[in-house]
Parts: sequence; structure tokens; C-alpha cells
Amino acid sequence: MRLSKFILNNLEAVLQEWEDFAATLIPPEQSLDKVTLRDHVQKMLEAMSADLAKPETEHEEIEKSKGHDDSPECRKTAAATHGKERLALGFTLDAAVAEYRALRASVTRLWQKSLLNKPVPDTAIGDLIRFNEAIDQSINESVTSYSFEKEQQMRVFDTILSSLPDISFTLTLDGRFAYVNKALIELFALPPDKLVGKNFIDIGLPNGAELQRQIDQVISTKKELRGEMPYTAPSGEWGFYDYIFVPAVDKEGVVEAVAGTARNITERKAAEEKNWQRANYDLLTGLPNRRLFLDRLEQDLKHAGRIGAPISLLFIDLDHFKEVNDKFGHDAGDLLLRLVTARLLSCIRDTDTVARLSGDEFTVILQDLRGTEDVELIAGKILTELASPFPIFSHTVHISASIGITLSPQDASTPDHLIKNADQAMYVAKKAGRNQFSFFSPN
Ligand SMILES: Nc1nc2c(ncn2[C@@H]2O[C@H](COP(=O)(O)OP(=O)(O)OP(=O)(O)O)[C@@H](O)[C@H]2O)c(=O)[nH]1
Repeated sequence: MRLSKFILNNLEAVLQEWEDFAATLIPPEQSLDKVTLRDHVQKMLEAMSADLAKPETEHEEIEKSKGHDDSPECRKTAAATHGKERLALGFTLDAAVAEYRALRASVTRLWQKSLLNKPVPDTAIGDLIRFNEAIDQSINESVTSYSFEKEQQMRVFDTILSSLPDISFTLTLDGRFAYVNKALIELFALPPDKLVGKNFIDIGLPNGAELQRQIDQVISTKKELRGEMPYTAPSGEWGFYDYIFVPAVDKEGVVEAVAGTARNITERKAAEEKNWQRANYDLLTGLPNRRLFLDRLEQDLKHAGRIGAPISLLFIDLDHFKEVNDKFGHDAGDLLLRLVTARLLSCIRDTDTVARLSGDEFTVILQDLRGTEDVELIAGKILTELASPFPIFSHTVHISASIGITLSPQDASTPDHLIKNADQAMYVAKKAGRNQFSFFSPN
């Protein structure tokens, strides 16, 4: 019997044998238990048999020996459909090719079995060679259509990612770019061939080594990682970016690549910074407001507690400030508050804090004090500074201040307690005639 006839007569047996054998070659998750998968292989076998049944012309034989494929369109179509379909079903290229290995082995084995103890027809060897050639050509067709389809998918994928303003890329396991989208190409101002195959250090990112370490971490932990970084583009444009590295894990749970996206968040950052400034600083004087002052006081108390150093809190209230507003107007009062701020800042060190609590109330936190003499010295300096005349518009304005002083840990060690003490001491100074300081006393 000719091989072509044998295949058609034993189609079911061949398909069953192929299915069993292919199942041993193909990873379990790429299972062959779908009827359509079987149908395509059946179509391919039918096409191959039809091809084998026709005598091969001398021209075809010569063309085949040159590696050219003159085989009928129906076989080519069946093989191409096979490649396309396997890709759509998530088969690896290896698994798709393994199916052909199984098909070749199954047909050969069953045919040899059928010839056992029977005279081997003269045409047997020739048929087997042609069958093998048909299998090789089908593999070729299938692989070509698989790769073409994959490339097309990549192009669609690239078109989508490149239409986004966000940066997208994939990295190999050693942190080299494998794919880069248009936004990344434009940001780095480098053509794709200068990016692909390079890592973050190669392309000169200042924090390249840190990014590389983060990629290693994503691979070892299999967990995504987010970060933020500033970047100055070759165009000179500065920006702030947030990024995320995500591990791409295969079906066995092995990380095969790292995908990354990054977004320019410069405007969002600026808005956040502005909001933070608004929430923590006084608009008129630029000094920390009550909220930031409380935060600083808490931090300073913790630090002082750790190193065992005393700190001091001064509560400063301007004397008769209302009169300035009443006499020279609110704008003059505002200007005076700004000038007072500058003078207060000139009396303290950079590590100390001056804050505006409200209206004409200011606080000062003094750190690293050697003793109360230091505090007296600074409080005295503040009184002198504020008592000096202020040029406000075309006027010369005279004011003074009353200062209450409390010490930590001597008087108290919590922010609330200290503020209460300093406020109380300030009233004592006011009552005593203003333009003076007073230390807190529990009595
Ligand atoms: N110009 C200006 N005035 C303010 C501002 N905030 C509060 N004030 C005014 O500051 C004044 C504070 O007055 P007080 O502290 O009550 O009184 P004082 O005149 O300083 O009197 P003593 O503290 O008793 O010496 C009020 O008249 C408020 O309206 C501000 O931002 N700008």
C-alpha cells in the first residue's frame, strides 16, 4: 500500500498516536485536548496524503533538492494556520514544532508496524522521503506564520505603547533594554539601536547603579517595585518621574523579563509641593505655621531627649501691634510683620526654628543650649532688635515685644505643656510692663 493511502485509511489511529506522543513532548499547560487542534492536524495529514498520492515531477524533485517548496497550497495553508493558531493559543514555538516531531514519528511507526512481515513495496522508501520532506516544509510554513504573526503582534503592541505619553520598556534579566517605546526614545534622545541591549548605567543615568539594584530585587522577590526620580533630558528639560518595575513571570513562575513604565509627574509634584507649602508655611511671612512648628517641636524634643541636651521655647507677642494697624493701615501692619520676621531670623542659628503661630504671635525653638545664659542672651537680642525703629512706607514705627521662656526638660517635656508654659510666662512679661522677657515659673 502507498503511504498516502495508508494515512487516509488509518487517520484515526495516526491522530490518536500523534496526540498521545505529542502530549509527552508539550508542556501540560499547552494542552492538546481541544478538538480544533486535532482538526488542523487532520487537515494537514489529508493535504500531505493528497500531495503524496500525486507522482512527483522531475521539476518538483529538483526544486525540493534546492530547498524550494513547490507543494500544493492546501498543505501550505494548513501548516500556516497551524503556526498562527498555536501562537493564539499561547503555545511556545518549541511546542508547536514538537507536534510535527510527534506526527512524523507516529506516521512512521504505524506504517512500519503495518508492513511488518509483509513484502515492502518498492515505493516505500520514496514515499517516506517525500513524507519527511512534507513534514519539514510544513514545519517551515508553520514557524514562518508563527513568527510573522508574533512580529505583527509586536508591531500592534508597539503602536499601542508608542501612542501613550508614558514611557514603556522591557528589560532582560541582566537589566538591558529589550523593548523601548517612542516616549523613551524621545526622552533619552537616542535611536532604538543605541538603547536596546544597553542598561541604565550604559546610557548614563546618574542613579543607574541604584536602578540596576532595584531590578535585581524585582527579579529575586518577584514583586513589583515603585520609585521616583528626577531626570534631566539631553534637551536640558528637567522632570520628575515615577516608575514601576514589574516582573514578567512565565507559567512555571520563573521571571523571564522585567517590564517597566514611567510617567512624568513634574506638574503633580509641583502641585503637591505647593499644597505642602500652603499647609505648613505662613503665606505672609514665609515662616513655618502652627502645624509645622508643632511638628518641629516634637522632633526637636525627641532629638534633645536622645542626646540629653536641653531646648528652650520662646513665645513672642508684639506689644500694641493693633495700634500699628489702626494708625497706618493693615498693609503697614503686614509689612511690619515681615520686617519683624527678618529681625527674628537674624537673632538665631540656622538649626533653630522661628514660627508664626497667628496674628502677632511668634515662637522660637532654641537647641543645643549651654545654659539659661544663652537663652537670656538671645531673648535680650530679640528685644533690642524689635525695639529698634522700623521704616514702614513713609513712617517710622516703634514697637516692642513681650517674651515668655520655658525650658525642657526642666519645666516640661511635651509640646502642649511647653507652649502653655511659654504663653503663661509671656503674659507675666506683658503684665510686668512689656518689652521684656520672663522665664516660666510654676508659681
Ligand atoms: N496687619 C495684620 N494684622 C493682623 C494680622 N493678623 C492679626 N492681625 C491683627 O493683630 C492684632 C493683634 O492684636 P493683639 O495681640 O490682640 O493686641 P496688641 O495690640 O498686640 O496688644 P498686646 O498684645 O496686648 O500688646 C489684631 O488687631 C489683629 O487684627 C495680619 O496678618 N496682618
